[in-house]
Amino acid sequence: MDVLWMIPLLLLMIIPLLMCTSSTFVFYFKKFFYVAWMMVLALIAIPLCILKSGGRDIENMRIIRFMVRHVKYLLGLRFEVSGWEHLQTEGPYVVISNHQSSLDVLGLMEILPDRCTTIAKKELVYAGTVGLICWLGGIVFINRKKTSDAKSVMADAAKTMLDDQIRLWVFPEGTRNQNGDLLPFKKGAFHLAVQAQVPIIPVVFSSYSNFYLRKEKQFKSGVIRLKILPKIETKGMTSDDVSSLSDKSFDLMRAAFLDISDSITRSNGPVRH
Ligand SMILES: CCCCCCCCCCCCCCCCC(=O)SCCNC(=O)CCNC(=O)[C@H](O)C(C)(C)COP(=O)(O)OP(=O)(O)OC[C@H]1O[C@@H](n2cnc3c(N)ncnc32)[C@H](O)[C@@H]1OP(=O)(O)O
Ligand SMILES: CCCCCCCC/C=C\CCCCCCCC(=O)OC[C@@H](O)COP(=O)(O)O
Repeated sequence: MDVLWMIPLLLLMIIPLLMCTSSTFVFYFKKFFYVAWMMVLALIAIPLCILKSGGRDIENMRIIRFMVRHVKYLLGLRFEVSGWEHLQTEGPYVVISNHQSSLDVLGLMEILPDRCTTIAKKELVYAGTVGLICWLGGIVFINRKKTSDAKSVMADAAKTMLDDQIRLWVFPEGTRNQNGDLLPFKKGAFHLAVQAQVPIIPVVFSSYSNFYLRKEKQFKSGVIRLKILPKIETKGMTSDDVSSLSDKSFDLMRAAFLDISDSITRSNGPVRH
């Protein structure tokens, strides 16, 4: 019995010691903590969402947003948001942003407009309590391996956006990417906006490479710049305009990404690769 009491005490002493001495330990500890804590938060949020809305409902995103807001402090991250005024747009729209890591959820929750949910890969629904909370928050799940299925889900989503006055957040790169640049955009987000005839609001997250380096196993404290760009109208556009709309959005976002990432790198010293 005495020995069992010692275990938490020992952990309480060893963890801070390792946190001070090993950056690799900090990396794994923060990653584990992030996933575990999100799982716990989701577990708490599930009954709250069910009590409030009775099931799957976009209004649950308010509860989820509120519950995730503090997580940045626990990981030593800070957000600097610019362009708030561009989100002051009435009615439905499509938000598009670059996608570096599951940490993007923190930035998303930092600026998530009301009545806005996201499009995500269907595998996420199996992620335990996080999967269930995503479902309760009205997240639209797509099968990336079956383009025809994904297209029809997104066509339904375009209709729902207008019927229910909702906004959708899409990651047009289609996967996570931390190569220091943007991946070429997939077309789904742009078809969605054109089909619904709603504006696109591009959002850019600065590079995480000044605090989060997967290969080097570093996860330091850091600043993430979030830049909300002016909306791009799609009224009157048809599917013929999708490629040029995608190219235009890509060029604008890439320029903003390099600009805000570069200014962070300059103020924090060079990026280590
Ligand atoms: C309280 C605690 C809480 C704790 C946790 C809280 C979590 C809270 C929630 C936060 C959730 C965050 C979730 C993040 C998850 C992010 C992801 O999962 S990213 C991955 C999934 N998302 C995407 O993939 C979206 C982007 N992808 C696309 O848009 C793709 O286009 C596609 C629809 C999947 C199709 O893929 P693919 O075939 O590879 O792509 P294309 O080359 O673009 O298209 C081929 C072809 O088809 C045409 N086309 C595409 N879409 C459409 C369409 N909707 N309608 C008509 N035609 C379409 C396209 O134009 C191409 O044809 P072309 O002739 O070559 O032009
Ligand atoms: C019992 C199952 C256990 C599963 C554990 C995983 C659960 C993750 C839990 C907490 C993390 C909180 C944030 C969750 C939302 C982030 C989702 C995300 O970023 O998905 C990746 C996807 O965009 C692209 O994936 P790919 O790189 O293309 O593939």
